[in-house]
Amino acid sequence: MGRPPTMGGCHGTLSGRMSAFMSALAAPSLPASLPFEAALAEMAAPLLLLDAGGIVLFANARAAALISCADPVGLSLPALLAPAGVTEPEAEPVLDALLDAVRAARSIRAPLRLSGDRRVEAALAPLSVGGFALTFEDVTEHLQGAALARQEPLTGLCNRVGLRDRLDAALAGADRTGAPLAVLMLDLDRFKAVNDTLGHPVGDALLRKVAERLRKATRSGDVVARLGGDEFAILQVSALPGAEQPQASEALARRLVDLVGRTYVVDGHMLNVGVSVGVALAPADGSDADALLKHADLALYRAKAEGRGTYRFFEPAMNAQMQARRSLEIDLRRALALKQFDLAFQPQIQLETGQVTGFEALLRWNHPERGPISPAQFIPLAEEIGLIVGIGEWALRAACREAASWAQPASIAVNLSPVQFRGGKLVETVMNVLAQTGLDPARLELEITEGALLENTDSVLDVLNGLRALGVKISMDDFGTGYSSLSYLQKFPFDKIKIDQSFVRGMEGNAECGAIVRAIARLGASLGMRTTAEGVETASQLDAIRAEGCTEVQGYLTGRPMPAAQAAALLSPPAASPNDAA
Ligand SMILES: Nc1nc2c(ncn2[C@@H]2O[C@H](COP(=O)(O)O[C@H]3[C@@H](O)[C@H](n4cnc5c(=O)[nH]c(N)nc54)O[C@@H]3COP(=O)(O)O)[C@@H](O)[C@H]2O)c(=O)[nH]1
Repeated sequence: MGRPPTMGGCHGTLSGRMSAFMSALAAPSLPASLPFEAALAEMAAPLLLLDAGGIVLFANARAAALISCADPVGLSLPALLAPAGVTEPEAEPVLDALLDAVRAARSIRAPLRLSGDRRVEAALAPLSVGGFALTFEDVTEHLQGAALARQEPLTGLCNRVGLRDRLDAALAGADRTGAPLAVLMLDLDRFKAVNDTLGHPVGDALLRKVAERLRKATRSGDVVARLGGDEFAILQVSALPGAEQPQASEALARRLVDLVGRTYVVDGHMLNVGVSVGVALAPADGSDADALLKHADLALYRAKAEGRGTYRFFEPAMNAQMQARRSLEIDLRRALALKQFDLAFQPQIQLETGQVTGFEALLRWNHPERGPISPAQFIPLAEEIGLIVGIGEWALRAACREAASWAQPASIAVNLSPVQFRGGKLVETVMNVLAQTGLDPARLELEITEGALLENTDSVLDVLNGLRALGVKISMDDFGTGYSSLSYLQKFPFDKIKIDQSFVRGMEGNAECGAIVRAIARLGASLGMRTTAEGVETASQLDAIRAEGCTEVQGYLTGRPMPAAQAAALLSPPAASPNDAA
């Protein structure tokens, strides 16, 4: 330790070298009385002094304690560090680097793992008087903090920063070895519904179970990360030896969709969530982390858009498609303020009388440069970015205002997006619109699809009951296309069922479609609900749906969507001609 080396004995030579070393260290300008050696021995920082060959001449108490060596003086670097546990194969390159630095008389900083899993940074610096100073900085807590900063607390998986670090390191390694790697982005389907209906503790427990399944689906060496909410990512670095890409990633993606999609039991609830997966491969889809993460994200977006519960690989065309979508999104955000929306009105005809009983209001976007854009294109986008709430309110107000001006009290049907049910303000909005426009609530029909009831059935049913209490009517749109249309009829007494166009279109060549239309018409009759056949384009379709007992019809045959003035004219009594007066 820091005792003055004695003359003679096994350290006799060392002792002499030490005295010379200490005298040389003491600057000539300093008073000889300064307790220089004592200061080194007692200083808080671990310090060793080595001779030019790397043999320890002096070690203070802190250094000896840190490296668990009672008497380091006289030891070489490898012998010095052995008691501290620096013998692992992983430490070999570090020791070699330290010895190289001694031979070359240059400075070096090197990380070392000591026994007890303590991490230190060793700094070897040549001294002007010859020999070296070797100091250690204990960085254990700093590194533990850094590891925690890379961990996601709920699941214990890597977080985004951790994934990024591991991806950078894997890419650097792949550069050397040419080993393929893949980034898989994952997004849970229907997780929000679990959180909303059963609360966050159940949602959190479910996320932990998902994380466990992801760990099981991957191989050791792969990195599983939770990026936030219900977003996860996997860095696949350890495809089976000899496995080729994209087959190895495809196998993993398929395994993930299968495993994550199996039923979970949390707090006695049987829960089903699915997962969508986007895959980007290195180096084919990008050789840096940013490109790979972005491309996996684009592939994920495609997987979600194409039905969820599936996986997609990145394709270069996705970049251009995403740019087109962004540009449309920018325009859509401005469209309401720039008054680019309009409504078209499609007549609904009572089959028994042949009279127009009402109109369905259909949104139109007239873009000054792009021309008319189909609602089938922009409504899903507006739903995704939340704009549908404002646009839907605008459509509701414009439709009610228009209907209130008609010469006859025909009904007006307005489509509601599932997203409009989420904010908790729908009943209030409809009430305000009715009050502002003066429309009789009994003339307003709100059309909802099964999508609205899928998410959070109980709260949607509360909203529907609130709307019904205002006196408005509720129709079930696109009936027959979802999984549970029948069960919803039992849960809520709809006023009208609208039979999806696909069944009407199929009636002529397909006996099953005819049977479905007949069954729905009879179901409606026995439940006291009107039935509207949508998408009627030909006289023979009209005859067929009349024969099946539907009560109303809507389609190009009886009237295409038309401008407001034309719809109003259909309801106005014909202007009296001069001959009438005669
Ligand atoms: N949330 C809201 N959704 C809306 C609103 N306005 C429209 N939409 C939905 O957009 C989808 C596409 O609508 P659109 O292009 O207007 O198509 C409608 C009709 O034009 C079309 N139709 C009607 N008859 C026929 C026909 O004989 N043949 C044929 N090929 N198409 C026909 O069908 C659409 C009406 O569908 P539906 O609402 O199911 O009655 C569509 O899903 C709209 O719902 C809005 O304000 N908010």
